[in-house]
Order: sequence, then structure tokens, then C-alpha cells
Amino acid sequence: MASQELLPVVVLVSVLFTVASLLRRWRMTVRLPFPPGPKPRFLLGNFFDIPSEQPWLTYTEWGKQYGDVVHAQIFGNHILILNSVKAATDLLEKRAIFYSDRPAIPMVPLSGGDYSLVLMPHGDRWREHKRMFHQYFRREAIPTYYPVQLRKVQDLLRGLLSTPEDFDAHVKTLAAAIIMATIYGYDIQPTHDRFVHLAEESAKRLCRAVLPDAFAVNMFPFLRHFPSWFPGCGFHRFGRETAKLLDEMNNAPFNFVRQNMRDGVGRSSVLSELLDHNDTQYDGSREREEMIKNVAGIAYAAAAETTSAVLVLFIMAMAMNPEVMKKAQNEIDTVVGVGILPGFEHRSAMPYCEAVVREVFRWRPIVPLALPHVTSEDDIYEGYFIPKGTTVLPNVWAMVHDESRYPDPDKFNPERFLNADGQLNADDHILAFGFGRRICIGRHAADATVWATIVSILSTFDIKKAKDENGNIIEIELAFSDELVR
Ligand code: HEM
Repeated sequence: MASQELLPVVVLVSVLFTVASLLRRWRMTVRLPFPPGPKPRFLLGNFFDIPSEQPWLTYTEWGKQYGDVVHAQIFGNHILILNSVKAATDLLEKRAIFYSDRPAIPMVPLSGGDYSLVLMPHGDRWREHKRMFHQYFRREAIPTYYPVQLRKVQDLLRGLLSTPEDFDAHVKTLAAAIIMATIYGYDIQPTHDRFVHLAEESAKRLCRAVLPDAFAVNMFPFLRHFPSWFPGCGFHRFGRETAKLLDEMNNAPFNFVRQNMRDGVGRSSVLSELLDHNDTQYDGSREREEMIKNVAGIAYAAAAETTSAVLVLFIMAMAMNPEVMKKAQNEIDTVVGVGILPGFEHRSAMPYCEAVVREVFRWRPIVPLALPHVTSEDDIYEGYFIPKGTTVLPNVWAMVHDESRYPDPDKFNPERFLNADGQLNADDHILAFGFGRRICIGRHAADATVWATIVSILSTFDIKKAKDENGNIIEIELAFSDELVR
């Protein structure tokens, strides 16, 4: 009886609720405009307004014209560009619950890359992979890797001493060596290492596969249903070859660690611990083993290129700014002592060096648009409508070039991170690591590697611009590649 009396109330509430949500949706879609942005053309949208090279510069100009949040469209797909830290914080962090998806890029599954945590949709599978990753790469876990990091940095110093002109190859080897030793307990060969070769090749191919304009299928997903012999469908072959390589990249070092564990040899590593844990607690289930293999595999792809690119920038910054280098070296000599290599115990006593590290990350962000996020719900921001499925690009370049925050932004100036008393200021958010739930999971490991390398090089070397055969100084031109990591 009571439930019959309640029935009209329940019906009324349901009707009101439905009407309210329909109204909300109507208000959003019909009444509210998209954020401002360049005028889209019929069907094509802003396809021809977005350059394939250095699009972040165009986005930064748009920011000056239209504001912090810019809307564009390509073939009916919505793109939102966030040009300020405030907008990125408001949306990617405070509303992370529906700003944390990744774009569905057709070439990713075709290339076997859908296992990758970096590209995975936001959901339970991503959460489980992230939890596993986080266990070994959270801030508190990083000191475990200090000995490996310092050992590999010493190898780098020896390499720089013998062939300083090959500095870029040496820092590449360093980044690969640290991540391989951490994840697999494996010491790479200085050149032609089989695991590094596999990892580099597959990472390079995967980075190419995700570029929107690298393959027609990324723009026109229906093409994936066409056979590989159809004109313009060569992407199928590229995908198959990449998938094979990725599989090999994941399996080869995994089997190496597995075999070492069976033989009772080899060093402890993230992978050996995960497998140990897996065998005792999860009965070594196939699914979980696959996940472990993938988490280990993706770490290399995410870590090596990024870390080495930051270190190359540091070397260039020092060659271009000898007065900064001198100041940092003086601080190291005072705190650590001459002829002694710095250790992590010295870190907090060297604010100027810390400011150099922050400035290296700020000066030239190596992933200027971080990675795209995608909205999983309709949203309204500052009176503008942002539809579900919008690709959101945090324009880190614009944020670190914001004159109100970083005056004279092209200048390499660590002092911008210091107070008048020479101590660090509160600006410790390294924007180059991205935002919200999808923020770089390896950032604490990367930060430790970058710090240790920077202070170790500064304590042992002077960095200068090279000279040509006539003794004239060769000026440095900072060129950006059109790959994912600049
Ligand atoms: C200087 C070095 C590095 C830089 C600049 C960097 C930068 C980034 C950026 C911009 C993102 C995307 C963030 C976003 O979507 O908002 C990211 C994601 C990621 N990074 Fe890094 N990274 C670095 C090193 C590393 C290292 C050393 C590891 C692993 C040990 C790593 C693992 C990852 C992973 C797994 C993700 C995906 C997170 C997700 O999608 O949930 N990164 N990184």
C-alpha cells in the first residue's frame, strides 16, 4: 500500500530528473557556444590552420588572440587547447574524473600498442597497470634506485672523458642503461645492445604510429576495414611489423630475467620482484604475467628518449650560458668539495643546482603538448560547452612561455626559481610531466636521474661551444624534430 502511495512521487521525481537532464543537455548543446577559436571551414574544420610542424607555436598565437582555452575542429572532431596553467589545473586536475581518457588512435591497436599504459583508455585496466607501475616508481621507492643511477652516471662521465664530442650518444646510452638496469637488472653494452636496439626500434615505430598525420587511417578510421592491398592501406603492413617488434621487445628481456631467476643468478630488479610477487600471490596467472611484461616493456619506451632529450638540452643550455654553469659549479665545490662526486645527500643543500634542473625542464619542454587527454563526458567551462570525446591538448610550451609567470621566457635563467635569499621558491610543479591522473608516472625516477647527471657533469666538466677547423666558435641552433619527443 505504502509503495503504491509513493508511486506518483517516484514517477514525478523521475520525470523531473529526466526533464532537468534533457534541459541541461539542450542548454549545453544549443545555447552554449564552444570556446573561442579560429573559424572552422565546412567539413574540413581547421585542418589547414594547424601546421604539422611545431603546432604549439600556432596554438600559443591563438592563445594570445582567443584566450587560455581555444577550440578548434578537424573533420568534425573537437580539439581543445589549454594555454595556461590555470585552465590545465581547472580541467585536467580538478575535473580529472572526466578529463583523463586518451584518444582512440586507429594505428595503436593495429601496431599492437594497445597494451601500453601511456595510450590505454581511462578505466579499470589502466588503473590496474598504473597501480603496478606506481608501486615501483612512487616518490618513496626512488631511493632504491640511487646506487644504480649513480653507477651509470659514472659510466657516462668516463664516456664523456674519452669522446666528449659524442655527448648525445653518451646520454642516450645513460638513459637506456638506467632504465634497463632498474627494470630488468640488466647491464647494457655501450653500443649495439640487442635489447636496446629492439626497444629503440619499436618505440620509434610506435611514436610514429600515434602521429595524427603519419597514416591516413588515423584521420579516416574507416580505412582500417580496407584490405592491405588497397591503395593507401600500407599502414596494415607497418602495423603488423610493429606489433611483431613490440612483442619481441617485451618478450626478450622478460625471458632473460625469467631464466636468470630459474638459474638463481642475476640482479634484483623491478621485473624480478614483480614476478616473485606474482608467483607467490597470484599463482602466476597468464593474464597477470602479460601485464607485468607490458608494464616493464612500456617503461623503456616512456623513459629513454625523454630523459636523454632533457639531458641534451641541459648540455646546450650550459654551452650557451657559461655564467650559469660557473655559479652551479661554485655551489657544488662549496657544498660537496673539489674532486668529490655529488651524492643525493647533497641535494637539499644546493638550491642553485636545483633551480638549474627546474629551468632545464621549463626552458624547452621536450614534449611541448604533453600527451592528449580526451573528455569522457560533456562539460561546461566558464560558460563554454566542451563536448564528450573532445581531444584536450595541454600546451606546455605556452605555459612555460607565459611572460606574466616567466618574464623573458626564452632566457635560460635559473634565478626565476629562487627567492631573494637564494633559497628555492614555491614554483616546483614541473609542467613538462603533464597533468592530472595521466601525469607522468616515471617523473620521480626521471627527476632523480636528471639531477644526478647534471650535478655530476658540472662537478667534473666545463661545457663549451665547439669550434670549427679555423678555430671559430660554432653557434648553437636549437632545432626541433617533428617526432613525438623533440
Ligand atoms: C624527463 C623525462 C620524462 C618526461 C619529460 C616525461 C613526460 C611525460 C608526459 C608529458 C606524459 C603525459 C602526461 C599527460 O598525459 O598529462 C608522460 C606519461 C608517462 N610517463 Fe613520462 N616522462 C619522462 C620520463 C619517464 C620515465 C623515466 C618513465 C618510467 C620509468 C615514464 C613513464 C611514463 C608513463 C608510464 C606515462 C603514462 C601515464 C598515463 O598515461 O597514465 N616517464 N610522461
